[in-house]
Amino acid sequence: MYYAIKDALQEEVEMISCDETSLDGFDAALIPGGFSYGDYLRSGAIAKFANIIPALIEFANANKPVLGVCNGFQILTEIGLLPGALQHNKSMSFISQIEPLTVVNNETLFTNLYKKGQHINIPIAHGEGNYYCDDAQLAELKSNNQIVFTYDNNPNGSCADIAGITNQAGNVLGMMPHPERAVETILGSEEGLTLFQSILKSFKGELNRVN
Ligand SMILES: NC(=O)CC[C@H](N)C(=O)O
Repeated sequence: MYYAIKDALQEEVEMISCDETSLDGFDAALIPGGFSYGDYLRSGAIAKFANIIPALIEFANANKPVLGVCNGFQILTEIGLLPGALQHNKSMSFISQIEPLTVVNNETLFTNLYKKGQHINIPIAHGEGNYYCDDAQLAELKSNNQIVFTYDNNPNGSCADIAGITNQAGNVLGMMPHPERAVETILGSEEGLTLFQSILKSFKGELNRVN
């Protein structure tokens, strides 16, 4: 994630520890994938208690952009910034492959440079990527246009083929596929770079509006 922003997007980026307690001075928070606390109990269940979490919730509530990828998405559901939960893949095995996705909603600050309905190839690498929410929640996600990405071939059993959702306000995006691993053709796809460019475009648009 760090190198995707620094080298591919060529923007300023700083890595901060989960032991920090403030996000003051940052314009966006990007929570990367991985295995926080070894995925013990459940992915993200222990990360929920990290020192940085209250600051992250405050940051999101202040309408700042928050992106959670893979384990980042799992943490966002655990801390309640996004609805639903990520269960074990239906196959009960870890899946690592490039997946075709559909951009369902291109009117978010994360996706405004994609076309609606565009098919993009983005890698997945997870054991617990099977998105679940109940029917009432799913109806709410649909009616608020919170479903941003769906899988074309649903590799993990996610309900409604969901690969990524936003919160109601639209400033928090969680997604299991890894856009930061698709920022150069040598990686197999550069279609993830568009997501970071979209955040930048929205951010610069906001600045222009304020000035
Ligand atoms: N790439 C990742 O972030 C792995 C996610 C996660 N901890 C899982 O296997 O489900």
